[in-house]
Amino acid sequence: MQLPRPGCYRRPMSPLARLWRYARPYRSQILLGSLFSFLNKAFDLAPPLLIGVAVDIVVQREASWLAQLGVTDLMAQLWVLAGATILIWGLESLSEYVFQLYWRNLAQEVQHALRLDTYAHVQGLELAYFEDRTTGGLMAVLNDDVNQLERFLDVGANDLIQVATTVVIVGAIFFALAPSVAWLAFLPVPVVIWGSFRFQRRIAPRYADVRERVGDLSAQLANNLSGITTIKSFTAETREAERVRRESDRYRASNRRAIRLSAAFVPLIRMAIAAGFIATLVLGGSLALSGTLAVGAYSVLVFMTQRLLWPLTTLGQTFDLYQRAMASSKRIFNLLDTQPTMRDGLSPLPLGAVRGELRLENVSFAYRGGGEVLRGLSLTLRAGQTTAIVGATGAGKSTLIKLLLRFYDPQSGRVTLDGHDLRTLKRHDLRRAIGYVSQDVFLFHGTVYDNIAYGDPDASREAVIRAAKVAEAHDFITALPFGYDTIVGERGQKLSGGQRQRISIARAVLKDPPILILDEATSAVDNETEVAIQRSVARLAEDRTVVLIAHRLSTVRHAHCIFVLSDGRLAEAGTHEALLARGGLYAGLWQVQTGERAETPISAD
Ligand SMILES: Nc1ncnc2c1ncn2[C@@H]1O[C@H](COP(=O)(O)OP(=O)(O)OP(=O)(O)O)[C@@H](O)[C@H]1O
Repeated sequence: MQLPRPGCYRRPMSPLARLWRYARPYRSQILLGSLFSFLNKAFDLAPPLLIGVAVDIVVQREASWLAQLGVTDLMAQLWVLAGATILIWGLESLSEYVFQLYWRNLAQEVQHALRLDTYAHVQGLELAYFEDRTTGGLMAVLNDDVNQLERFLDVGANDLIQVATTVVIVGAIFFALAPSVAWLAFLPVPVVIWGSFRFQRRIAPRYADVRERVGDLSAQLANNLSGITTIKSFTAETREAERVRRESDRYRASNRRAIRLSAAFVPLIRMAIAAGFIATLVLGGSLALSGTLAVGAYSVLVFMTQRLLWPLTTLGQTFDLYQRAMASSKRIFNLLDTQPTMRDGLSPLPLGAVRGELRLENVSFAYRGGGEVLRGLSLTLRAGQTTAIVGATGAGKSTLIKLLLRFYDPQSGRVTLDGHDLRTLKRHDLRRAIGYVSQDVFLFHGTVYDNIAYGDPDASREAVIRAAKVAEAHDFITALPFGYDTIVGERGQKLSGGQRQRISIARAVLKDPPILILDEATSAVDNETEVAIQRSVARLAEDRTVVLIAHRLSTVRHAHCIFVLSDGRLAEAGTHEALLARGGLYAGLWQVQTGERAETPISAD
């Protein structure tokens, strides 16, 4: 369910009001849930009346209330009472089952919609957003906070309806029986409600803090689990366990602060209720002693005071759940309110229309809070040609690629595809036109087949195998225990680095894009495989634009043009032969790599 983004709201809505927007489509379910909550409470309040009828039968016998309704036989009266009891208890159970179904399923619907909306929104945010946050922290919101709503949505509305039903029904019986002292029993009600609101205000920041601490703890855990190999290899288990302990301590302390207040609430409310109960007991008792109030009415009064007031203690628990849920909702809605800083372009670019010429025009770029990484860079990657980008580590090669994919926008200058500024193009169309094999290959948990088919989920099995053959991956895949159906493990950890790289190339090949970008695609393979991949890249390059980044210059020597970056600037450009002839940075690097010189001539500094 896609709701209007908060940018459209005139004034900020409370988290509860925004939550309600998610529940609104289920209005009929809410109405029926409310009806059955009400019925359940009404049936629950019947037993005192049944006891009254039983006493009436035993004491009044043939003159009882049931006898007046026509049931004169005493045993028959008891059987009628038994039947009514079974019916009422049966209906109470049935109504409980039904309201639980309605409320708990509603909770699931709301959570589901919110989870999907939040995920879709987060997924649409730009890369820079994720770099400033931790996966664990985001997981805490997307998973823990969304799930946290369940407890409140499951029981909150039902509790409120049932408390209100109790107050109304018992209050009515109360005023009918002994109007002169009924008001006494109601004395604690305003105190309880006032106390609940005050409690709400004080506990809110404590629960907000608890949720923040959950996020931190979750971030720490996720970080450690994904870095488990490093932890083990540095035998840092004790140190890491200590770090987790520190985060867990903070979480525990934050929870303690919340618990201290939250646990005090019901006992305090109980004292207010006790005051009302004692007032009824003493004042009602003195009225009974003076003969103003009948003894029977007095005992009913005392009994009913309990029935009226105790349910009010659940209000405290409901408010407690409410505050926890609101703390979580705020975090979820904060995430939903995060607006992407990069706007999508409006111009479509049909795949068939892409020629594939990429240009950087006087581009300067710095990451947020960092110095300039690219400085006034201008270069053209011609359509249908293979262009290589080389340079020392940190020179800005991968950054340049990220600008081509529009993961970031340059601070000045522009990047174009076939003459269109990337900022004007629909991002989906731009990225569909580019096959990208990144430096750090990411494979999804699943089979080899699924990972290759990720490039084109509609592809036939033959096409997937063809792509694997082009990427020189077919042979090693068929040698795996289950061939294409072998599970690669999380992030592809059951495969070697070179195998992962070849699968990611196959994935890009299957996508069959007009532009192919390979960022260090042969860095993790042996010489033989490198030659094989070069062969397949040469085959792929026949009818598309290819951009190669490589440290090993033997990989790029056949490129139509090689750009040499140094410290974010274009140092040299030309073919391999031209650059060698020039005797500059590239030639120096080539000499080092071919063993003609000992030290590296390109420096990032
Ligand atoms: N996401 C980021 N946030 C901040 N700084 C970054 C980020 N990514 C890269 N950098 C910095 O930008 C500079 C260029 O990095 P880039 O990855 O483009 O270099 P590279 O030429 O591809 O290096 P390598 O050959 O080692 O892959 C480096 O100084 C790096 O620290």
